[in-house]
Amino acid sequence: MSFKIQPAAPARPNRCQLFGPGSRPAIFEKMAASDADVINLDLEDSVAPSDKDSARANVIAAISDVDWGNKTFSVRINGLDTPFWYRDVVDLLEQAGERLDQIMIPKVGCAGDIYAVDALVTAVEAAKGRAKRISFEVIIESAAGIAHVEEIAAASPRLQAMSLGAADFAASMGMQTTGIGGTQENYYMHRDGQKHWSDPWHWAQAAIVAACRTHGVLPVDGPFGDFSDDEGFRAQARRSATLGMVGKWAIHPKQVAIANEVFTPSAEAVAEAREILAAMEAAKAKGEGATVYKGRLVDIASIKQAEVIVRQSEMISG
Ligand SMILES: CC(=O)SCCNC(=O)CCNC(=O)[C@H](O)C(C)(C)COP(=O)(O)OP(=O)(O)OC[C@H]1O[C@@H](n2cnc3c(N)ncnc32)[C@H](O)[C@@H]1OP(=O)(O)O
Ligand SMILES: O=CC(=O)O
Ligand SMILES: [Mg+2]
Repeated sequence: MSFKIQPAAPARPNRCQLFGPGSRPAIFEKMAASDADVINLDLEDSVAPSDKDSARANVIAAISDVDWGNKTFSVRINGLDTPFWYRDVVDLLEQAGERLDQIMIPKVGCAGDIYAVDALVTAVEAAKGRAKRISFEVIIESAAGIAHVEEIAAASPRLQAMSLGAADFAASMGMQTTGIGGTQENYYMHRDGQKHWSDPWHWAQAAIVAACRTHGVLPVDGPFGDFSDDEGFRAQARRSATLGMVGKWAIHPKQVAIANEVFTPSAEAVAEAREILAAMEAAKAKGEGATVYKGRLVDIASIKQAEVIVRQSEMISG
């Protein structure tokens, strides 16, 4: 380990972030009644430009009018390249009640983007005497975003989570696909007459996880557009969980249960982790740093791996 200790990410469940357009208030109560850990009401790409003002008003009203329970409540503002974002921030912080937890900043390309929003948020919070400090989450969904991912992860103490946005990311990178996440037909290896599909999102996810873990931020997998494909969603979520991500977006309510299942360590995984910890306690009592568990090596690093799973499980079960 470096002399610099890796900071812990916020200890709150973030297995599923359920999105809904701010222009569709009819679904807000359904979102609140869902099992998602995080709610994201959207002012950005699911809202037509002609509806931006009314969507903002809907969202501000819903923050107080709807019972969001103990969910983390976040609003996705418009990008810094639009004329809408400053009004989103100012109106939300001047008019929305204290129930607002977080602002999601889309399409960040550098640390300066977060600095700009931070400066505005800090000024409005002070002017209005807001008691609760708003936290941030960002979406990495551009070539610039992934190129500057580490400086973005380090940009503000307000930053709690970072998602990969597969749709805009693909567009910005010039990827030849209209698919949002998951397997891409033309991304395969070929051997002995067989196609073996590979994962075009893997490298960006790994870069996000590394940046997030370095700076104590929650790494999250973004949308999976084909909500008819449950197994495709599950496979994408399992890959993300294996890489170290803590959760995934749902763009349809049927995706919530799958995300919750995948990002909750199974009873078997937790039991095995506890057995490894017990095996290492027994080894330590004998003065050994390494031992054998079910025919495989476990050592002091295995304690840390097992603790990740136990901590996740304990945090989720509260
Ligand atoms: C690339 C990105 O930026 S992704 C993030 C931005 N995108 C979004 O926020 C889109 C979120 N999702 C949606 O808007 C919708 O789910 C759509 C447009 C994809 C599909 O909507 P529908 O055609 O209404 O879906 P469907 O008919 O299958 O809905 C089934 C039920 O779930 C409800 N529902 C649909 N979407 C949601 C949602 N996001 N949250 C809660 N409930 C929802 C419907 O109202 C319907 O309820 P009912 O059974 O009581 O009538
Ligand atoms: O905002 C999300 C995306 O995939 O783009
Ligand atoms: Mg996007």
